[in-house]
Amino acid sequence: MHRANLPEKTVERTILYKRLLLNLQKSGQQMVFSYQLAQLAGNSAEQVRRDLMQIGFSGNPKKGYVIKDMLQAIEAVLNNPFQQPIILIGVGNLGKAILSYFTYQQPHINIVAAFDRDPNKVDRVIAGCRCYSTDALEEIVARENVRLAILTVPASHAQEITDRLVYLGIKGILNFAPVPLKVPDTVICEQLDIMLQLEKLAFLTQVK
Ligand SMILES: NC(=O)c1ccc[n+]([C@@H]2O[C@H](COP(=O)([O-])OP(=O)(O)OC[C@H]3O[C@@H](n4cnc5c(N)ncnc54)[C@H](O)[C@@H]3O)[C@@H](O)[C@H]2O)c1
Repeated sequence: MHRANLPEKTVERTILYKRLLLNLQKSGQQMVFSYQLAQLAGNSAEQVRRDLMQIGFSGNPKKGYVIKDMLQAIEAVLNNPFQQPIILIGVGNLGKAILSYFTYQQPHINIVAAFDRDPNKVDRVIAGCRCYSTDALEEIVARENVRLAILTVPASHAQEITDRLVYLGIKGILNFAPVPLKVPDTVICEQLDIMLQLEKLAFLTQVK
């Protein structure tokens, strides 16, 4: 199957398989059975085999799969975020925490620039990343060929910044602002909301 046609859930599970396989590899394991990977991923062996088929990986399910080969097949399909230049807009409490995490814990993630409109933050290195004025968005997005952005501005500014990002050719936005964003079909927006998840958990555990 062409990678553009992979269902979103398959992509999510494949990313999880990759993380699990890297852990197994680190612990010295070289082969894995679909049922083992399924146990770790919390799904079924049939699901694992179906996903592997969808990404075009065929091994021998009876003898087990060679982890190195499976990782190679997965990496050929996934678009590795480690090699992509990413920008972050809104260097407040959350923005700084995210920058610190990536700079110090995940240095292979390439956040090339941060942006803020506060003159006290502009032209400074914050949590290991240079912060620019939002006036420089156009220039830096074009220069670094940026396609991914993390949005940590207040909800009231999120759509206005998103419209600019879309206009500049950004293709994926990870939105932390608690507001649904309108983007064209050519752009993918993922929303992360701790409050929403907490409220959901509170409800679900109440009725358990
Ligand atoms: N998704 C989550 O789970 C989660 C958790 C915490 C906060 N949030 C959200 O993340 C966002 C940031 O929260 P925070 O606590 O860091 O806020 P904050 O006020 O500390 O930081 C916001 C930053 O954005 C900057 N900013 C404002 N308008 C801007 C614009 N037009 N262009 C560029 N920069 C601009 C401000 O100068 C400030 O530095 C808010 O929308 C908040 O609701 C989400």
